[in-house]
Amino acid sequence: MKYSEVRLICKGGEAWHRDVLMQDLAGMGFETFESHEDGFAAYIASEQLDLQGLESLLIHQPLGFEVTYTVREILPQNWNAVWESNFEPVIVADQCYVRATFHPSIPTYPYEIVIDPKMAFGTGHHQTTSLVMCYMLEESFDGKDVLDMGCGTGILAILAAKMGASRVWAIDNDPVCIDSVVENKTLNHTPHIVAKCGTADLLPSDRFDVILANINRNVLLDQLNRYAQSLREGGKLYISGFYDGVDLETLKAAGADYALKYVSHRTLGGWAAACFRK
Ligand SMILES: C[S@@+](CC[C@H](N)C(=O)[O-])C[C@H]1O[C@@H](n2cnc3c(N)ncnc32)[C@H](O)[C@@H]1O
Repeated sequence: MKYSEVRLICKGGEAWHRDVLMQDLAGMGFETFESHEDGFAAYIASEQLDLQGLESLLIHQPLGFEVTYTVREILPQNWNAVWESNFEPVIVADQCYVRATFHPSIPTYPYEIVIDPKMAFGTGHHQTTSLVMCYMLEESFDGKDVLDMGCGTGILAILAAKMGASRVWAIDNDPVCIDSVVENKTLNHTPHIVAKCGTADLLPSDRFDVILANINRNVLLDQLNRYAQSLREGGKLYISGFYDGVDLETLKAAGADYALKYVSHRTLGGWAAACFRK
């Protein structure tokens, strides 16, 4: 999948003006943001980029807050080069060590995950991945049926499998991610992960004990009812990929519409993850 980078230069305004703008951009499908001194960069799948919508959003910024932007398409191979030169191992909650194939193993951590992300998302570096992993590390997965929706590299599915889940499905609508999961499940000796390319339409009629979905606010809002149908009574749903504040409140309200009881949330760097129980 091709991605576009929109580089926004912000002049004037308060810090929270940028936060609100990021939230609005997330609502338009932007998935990742990178802060810079003079503004920020926002990343979106090129096919979702709506330049007219972006123009109209930027024109309607508060008085005194000026935003200009440039757009460039990121060539898929650049992700690889950037990752290979920058990827440092990550330790999540002092329990899970995530490394690349070229890093040495550290067997003292209870869980070690080896990731070769290629062009897929999910190295443990992003706040949303790490928030869900922190939740998972407090959960028992022994013998459970688990779904990882929007699996990217499969990092969450692999952690569930390593923590004892007996049936693990990993679904992503990007075929590049599915190739990555297939490679990563071999690297991690978790062959029972079933990787499927598609959306919530692929969900089977039998249900899961735990559903993990780190995607984005709009997709989550769209798919929450499908997750509710696919969860067993008492099962847990962990979601992330959205912001603390309005996004979280919107998702809590939407969950209640489908009998998903809000349990808790946690935040990191403005991002949020939430847990619901059916
Ligand atoms: C933020 S990444 C999360 C990757 C990984 N699960 C993690 O936690 O790091 C979101 C993933 O969801 C996938 N995705 C986006 N929309 C989707 C949809 N409608 N159905 C399934 N997957 C989707 C994207 O391709 C991307 O790989």
